[in-house]
Amino acid sequence: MSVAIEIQNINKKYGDLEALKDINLTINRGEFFGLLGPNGAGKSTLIGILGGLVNKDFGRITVLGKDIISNYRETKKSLGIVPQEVTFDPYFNVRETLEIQSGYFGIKNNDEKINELLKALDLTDKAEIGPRQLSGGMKRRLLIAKALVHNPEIIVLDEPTAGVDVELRNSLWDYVIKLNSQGKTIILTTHYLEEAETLCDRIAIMNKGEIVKIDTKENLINSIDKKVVSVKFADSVIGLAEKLEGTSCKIDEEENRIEIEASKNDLNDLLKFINNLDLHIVDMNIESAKLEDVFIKLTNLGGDRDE
Ligand SMILES: Nc1ncnc2c1ncn2[C@@H]1O[C@H](COP(=O)(O)OP(=O)(O)OP(=O)(O)O)[C@@H](O)[C@H]1O
Repeated sequence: MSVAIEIQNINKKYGDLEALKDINLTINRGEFFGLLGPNGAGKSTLIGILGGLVNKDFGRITVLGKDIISNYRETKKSLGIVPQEVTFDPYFNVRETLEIQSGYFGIKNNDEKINELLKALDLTDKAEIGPRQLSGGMKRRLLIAKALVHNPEIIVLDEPTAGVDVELRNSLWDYVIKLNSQGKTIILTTHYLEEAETLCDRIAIMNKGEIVKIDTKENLINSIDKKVVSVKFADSVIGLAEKLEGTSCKIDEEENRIEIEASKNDLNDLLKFINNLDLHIVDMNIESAKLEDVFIKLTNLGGDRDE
């Protein structure tokens, strides 16, 4: 598999604050890669360095084998970065904004791509209006279209769905999945962990300027030894609290439901125990760990780095 982005020993300080501490990361071509971390972890700083908007203190990044500093123009063409902050020139309408952006990359007559993007991002009927008249979610979608007009190989999405409603979020993901299936490399940062869990193949979790873990989504989730067994009974669960003492258990006396957290090895004993309660079971569900559990464990529940 060939390499899309190689990040080597990247360091960045803001005054005394070490925003990035020796970041090393390889992202392969065609991957759907998640870059996750709590607020202030350093994700946007890293993306800013990749896009040439933030100066690194030390280290090297290559895009498709080319150094981003010495081959600035070429590597810029391979990257489509959707930034977190929304800014537009208010004098140009949606279509003009995309035409001008195409022009920056020397692309004339880009109507086909622009129309495809407008359609995919549900902006076709907004093509002739100015950015000021767009809602927050529409502006964000325009920002995505703007990053993609030059048909880049590598697409970096920094919190693309913040403020975008559920329906459009889904259509946006359908489009990004399609691009990925066409071979485009996708790098995604998001605070919606379920999105990352659904979409990403491999994930790096950052915290306080460091990458604390990189692995496949499956390995990350399997690293957490947790099962949550929830059982609904026909009979009353009042009085069960005593029997369940010592377990990590929630009891809902109104719904006659219990929820017990257990490790994988204890599952067998737990199910026998539930059976021995001699209550009539109506429904049962066993859930595995989620990406959110991994995230919480590795980032100590996240939070701001300002301590
Ligand atoms: N221009 C700047 N000047 C000073 N400090 C900065 C600057 N930009 C970022 N920082 C600090 O660097 C750290 C990393 O910020 P960054 O925006 O990269 O985090 P992030 O992981 O993208 O966070 P979020 O999820 O909130 O977007 C934070 O502590 C932030 O306050």
